[in-house]
Amino acid sequence: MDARFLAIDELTAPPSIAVVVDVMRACTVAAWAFAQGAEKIVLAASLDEALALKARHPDWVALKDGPAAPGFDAVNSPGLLRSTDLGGRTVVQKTTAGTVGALAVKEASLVLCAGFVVAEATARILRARGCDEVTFVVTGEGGRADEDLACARYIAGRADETVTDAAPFLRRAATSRTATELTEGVRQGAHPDDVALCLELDRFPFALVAAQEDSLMVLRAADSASVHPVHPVHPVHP
Ligand SMILES: O=C(O)[C@H](CS(=O)(=O)O)OP(=O)(O)O
Ligand SMILES: [Mg+2]
Repeated sequence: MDARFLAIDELTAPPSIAVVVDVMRACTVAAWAFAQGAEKIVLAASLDEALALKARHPDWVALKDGPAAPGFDAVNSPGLLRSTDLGGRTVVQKTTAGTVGALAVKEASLVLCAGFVVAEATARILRARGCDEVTFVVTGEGGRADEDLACARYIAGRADETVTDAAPFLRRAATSRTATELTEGVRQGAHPDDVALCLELDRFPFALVAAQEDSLMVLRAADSASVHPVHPVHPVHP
């Protein structure tokens, strides 16, 4: 498998197969949203778009990163989201990097969104499809975020079965700048357990597949054997 690791701003033409990696924290949060019962996640291109969608669909759950803000129901923290019942709800998610990365590759034939919590389910889809070329979108810090690079390389290694030991990859993510700043409380809209939750390897058995539905980019939990959206994911009770 030919794996390329690109920053968002290095994307030129739409890749055929894209894995958008945001360990801390958009993809981990998305996985937790499905674990808490969400039906789907609409990826918003801006805070204004998220609020406009919320205005049109008042029962949707508007989620942003950073501090809480008027009009939004949740923040981009797995530690906070894991105690929220999202049964059957639609979430609108807007973050700094992960949602931007997914929207940047919306023309791809397959878009997976990943973190360590869905690493094996993601790799299983790549193996099952026998992908020759996969573009990993390393969303953090202009493509240099250690946690995203480590996770992307780990998933690539699991997809072509050249890697079995996750420890070095998890260690790199655990010592990343993002992990440090989250641990030190530098980042707002966070929970003390966020870093640990982002590093829970294969916490969830499903993958995250994004696809265009009408004019929206929609993320759904997918059975990694079939790449068809599954619903509902049974809520995980912390
Ligand atoms: O919410 C996040 O973890 C980050 C923004 S920051 O690190 O909190 O400043 O956004 P993401 O798009 O999830 O990387
Ligand atoms: Mg991030």
